[in-house]
Amino acid sequence: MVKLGIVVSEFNYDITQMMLKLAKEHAKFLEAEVVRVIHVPGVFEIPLAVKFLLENEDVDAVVTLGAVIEGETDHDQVVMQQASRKIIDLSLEYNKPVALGISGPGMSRLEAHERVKYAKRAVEAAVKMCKRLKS
Ligand SMILES: Nc1c(NC[C@H](O)[C@H](O)[C@H](O)CO)[nH]c(=O)[nH]c1=O
Ligand SMILES: CC(=O)[C@@H](O)COP(=O)(O)O
Repeated sequence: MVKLGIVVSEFNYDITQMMLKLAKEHAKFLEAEVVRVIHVPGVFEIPLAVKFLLENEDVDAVVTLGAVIEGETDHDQVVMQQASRKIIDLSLEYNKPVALGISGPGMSRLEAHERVKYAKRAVEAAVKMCKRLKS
């Protein structure tokens, strides 16, 4: 059974909690086990929590969940680009899948609601990668 860790941003809580619910439901459907969920203040804090989970031998893969919504500046681009790059770096460093379930940047709140399904896609990717890399 694939054992998943989930890191979820609390920023835009109304959206990210729906993402977490969908992620847990899809993990159950795929017969994967969610062994740990870590809540972080925002997407920018996700990489450190991902590293913490990847160091856990009981975690086969990590799913990241969040929504980066545009503001008046390009700050959303900074948050997303830096976090997503470190997520990839950590996956390669620990040789474990880390799936991107973070929507945005450059996104409105309505568009964020329309992309809650990114959570399902991320769980699917994490489980597929675990099975294919093991085989
Ligand atoms: N604007 C969004 C943020 N910003 C907060 C940062 O992620 C971080 O928590 C803060 O800068 C403190 O270090 N986070 C999101 O998850 N989504 C956003 O739209
Ligand atoms: C992406 C964010 O952190 C967002 O809250 C930034 O808003 P702003 O660009 O108006 O400072």
